[in-house]
Amino acid sequence: MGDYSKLAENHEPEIQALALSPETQAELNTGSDGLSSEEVILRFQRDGPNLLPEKREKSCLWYLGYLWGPIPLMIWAAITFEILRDAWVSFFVLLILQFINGIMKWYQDRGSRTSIKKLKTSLLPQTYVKREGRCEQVASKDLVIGDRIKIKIGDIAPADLVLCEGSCEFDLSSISGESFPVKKGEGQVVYQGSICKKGEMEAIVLATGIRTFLYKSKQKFTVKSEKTSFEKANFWISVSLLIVSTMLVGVILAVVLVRGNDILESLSICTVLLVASIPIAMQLVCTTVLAVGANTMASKKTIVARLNSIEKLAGMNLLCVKKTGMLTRNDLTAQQPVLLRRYTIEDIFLSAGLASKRTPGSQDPIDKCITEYATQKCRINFQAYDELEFIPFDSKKKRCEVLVQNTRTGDRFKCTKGSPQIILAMAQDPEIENEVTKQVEELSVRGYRAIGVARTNKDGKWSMIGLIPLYDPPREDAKDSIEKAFQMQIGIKLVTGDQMAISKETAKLLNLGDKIYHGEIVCFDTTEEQKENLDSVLDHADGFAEVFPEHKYIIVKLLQEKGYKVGVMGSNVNDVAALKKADVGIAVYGALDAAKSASDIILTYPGLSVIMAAVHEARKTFQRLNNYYTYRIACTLQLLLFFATTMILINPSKKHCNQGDCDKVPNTFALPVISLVIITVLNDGTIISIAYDNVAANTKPYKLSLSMILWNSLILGIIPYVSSVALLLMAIGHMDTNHPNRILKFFGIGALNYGEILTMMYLKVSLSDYLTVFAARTSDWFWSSKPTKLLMFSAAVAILIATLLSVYWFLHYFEWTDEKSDFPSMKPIGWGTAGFVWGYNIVFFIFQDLIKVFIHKQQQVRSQNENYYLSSGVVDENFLVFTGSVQSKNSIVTKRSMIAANED
Ligand SMILES: Nc1ncnc2c1ncn2[C@@H]1O[C@H](COP(=O)(O)OP(=O)(O)OP(=O)(O)O)[C@@H](O)[C@H]1O
Repeated sequence: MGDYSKLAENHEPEIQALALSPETQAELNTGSDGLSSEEVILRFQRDGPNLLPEKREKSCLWYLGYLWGPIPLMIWAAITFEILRDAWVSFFVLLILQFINGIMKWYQDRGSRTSIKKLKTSLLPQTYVKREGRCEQVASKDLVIGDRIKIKIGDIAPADLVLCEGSCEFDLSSISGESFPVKKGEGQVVYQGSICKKGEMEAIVLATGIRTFLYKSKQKFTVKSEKTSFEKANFWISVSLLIVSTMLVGVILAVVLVRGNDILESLSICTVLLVASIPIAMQLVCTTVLAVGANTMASKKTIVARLNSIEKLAGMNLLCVKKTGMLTRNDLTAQQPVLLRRYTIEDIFLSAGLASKRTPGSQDPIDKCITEYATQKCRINFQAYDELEFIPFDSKKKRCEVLVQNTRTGDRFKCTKGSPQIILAMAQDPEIENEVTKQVEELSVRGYRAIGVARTNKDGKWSMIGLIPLYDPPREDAKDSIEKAFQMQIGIKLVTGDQMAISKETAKLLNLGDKIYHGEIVCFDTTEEQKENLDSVLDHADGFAEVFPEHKYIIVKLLQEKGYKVGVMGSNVNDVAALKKADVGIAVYGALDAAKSASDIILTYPGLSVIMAAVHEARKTFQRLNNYYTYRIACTLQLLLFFATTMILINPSKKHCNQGDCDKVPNTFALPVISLVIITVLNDGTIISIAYDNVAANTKPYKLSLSMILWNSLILGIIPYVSSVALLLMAIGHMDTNHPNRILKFFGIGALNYGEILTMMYLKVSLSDYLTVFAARTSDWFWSSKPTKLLMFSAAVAILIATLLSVYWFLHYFEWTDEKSDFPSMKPIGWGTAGFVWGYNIVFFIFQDLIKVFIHKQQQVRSQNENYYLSSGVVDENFLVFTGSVQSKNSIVTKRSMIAANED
């Protein structure tokens, strides 16, 4: 294939510079009908799909990777300690823990990889290709060298291309860094990834997949990669817990060793304690939670371009909505036109039809309804005109234009159709200004948007023919969705390129408010006073109409400066800047590839309800993450604090004992390694099921508060910790049959030997660990939201196994090394004591939930004053007039529309 190093050197992408082999050159000589099916198959078989290869791991090695890393290494260390001290039961359980952990990580990782792959697949672009004379849409990955494709405004070059006849402007910023669009024409090369900013033409595929310049020069598309607050939180939580755990465990180890305990056993228990406390799987669990959320959103017609976009969506508190397709159906019907001077209905539909795309598939809804009306109702024959040059619709000009020649008379003239204020400005005819302005207003009151139509006369001067009213009914879901957005504390501002009058009518109709301003108001910010006014307009406005792409960008920027988290909807190449600038760029249904690639969220269905459903799901996803953080930190806290307190401060040998294994009562209270390992194994299942849990979405935009998470975790962790220490103290006192603990005696618990105390504490710690998940998953009472079956099941399994183990503790039958150990082994406690531990746990669980609800209510009262959507300020009418943003009563023409009208 081509020698790209030459291209990179001289930066002059001429095809000659490629030094193509004669065979490749021959393959590029595709005729006007495109390749034949046989050729396509042959070339595809030879070159493979037009994709950049992905790194593939060997599955066996891949799994082994899960048994490696900081935590697996710690487990391997603990396993080694257990071998050295002949503790074979703990050894086997640790080994099982290692493999279960590995399998779970693999399973989670596979799940999130599959979801990400699915997302990527759903984002694969499509291209119009000509094969055997037929134009068809194919996945860009199926393109082969020599394919004749169509490239138009908003498309991203799907492969390296040689351009055919005509010219287009391309944005090469992702390839060469050039910031201004570059005009390219016949015979020139355009690399994969370049964005077509203007025009439409055919091109031949020059290189695909690994043969493209993009791949060879090892460049990648630039992706927004700033860290989200959750990624930062992940990092800080992990690091903080790591530091706290390591320090506490270090202190514990030192104290235990100073007291003369067995080194290996102490090392082993401290290592396992560290394994249980550090949330190394945090990143993985978060990815799984996000991937599950992304999958659910995809099933609800919203594709998330990057997983971290979910966080942005959950935190969005202001949404700039488009009118067409979001608030209205974009299902247009043309109506009886308004004619100026002596023009006829045929004149207006002939010019409008000529200035429209007429090939089915390439038309937008405006072109479609106008050509249908022209051919079906006015019987216009477009064959009588040759199209010499067509300039497609462009939001910067807000119109399209055509140069045609009458095949019979040879007369040449231009036709244009577009926004009425632009067409009126082009006509430069003061006599019709009042009339057109009045008609546009009247049509909008009746619910019609107007399209202006003009043609050139013999002198080449533009003459406005009239207005075509288009009926675009509001979407059924629009009103409810707006209402829902307000309930979800998301401010809605209409930001539309459409005409002011109809935008106002639509906004009013949908209860969006009637304070709609011209987009150009935002370009006016010189003096402090004017800035203040502008500030007020921004808060107070229900929308902006007649906006041009640059206005969209400035509106987003100014709103962000005021502290809003702004979502912006876009569909075409001119929206790219605003989409990239927004906190959440949303490509609407049918958006062009350029807009999609600049967005965080891609809608695959029209209407506002889709995005509202996506926000709802995004907030649920973040509630899950919040719950996970809270639960995970609470678990670490209760375990660490319990072990630190009991191992450092409690000396059971000082208590009087006359029951059972008194000679073995140690000077340090520590749960055996095996019990800690079992707690950790069983906890894994509960943790993973949080990713799939049922949660209630927040009624407010999500705002990550680490302090709130830590505070909640502290409450949830401290109560089980205190209750565990209290139970331990009661149990140790109960070793003395002469002076048993009064509370335990009251509940009919007989004197306990030390092995039974260990088991009792194992059950206590396990149960409060597993029960805490039910308190952590809601901010209201634990019964206020039903957990998923998966969560119930995993928690039930963990609880049941812990209970059965405690009642029967059959593992001690295998503990043949019991005699060697300094620490006595656990003993079965029977149903009576287990029942008491259960009751004790339930009482404290309810207490834990009560305190949690109380604290949440306090937090709610405090945050009630936080207003996410401000609506204040008074706008000075003089300011509006002064800035030229209030048009004169007699004309819809504004300063910006004059500029657009005179643009080439
Ligand atoms: N194919 C077309 N031919 C002529 N005029 C068009 C065409 N498409 C759109 N327009 C005009 O441009 C205006 C919309 O401009 P633009 O597409 O830039 O706005 P937008 O922000 O995408 O608008 P919306 O909020 O309605 O989606 C329409 O009101 C219409 O007057």
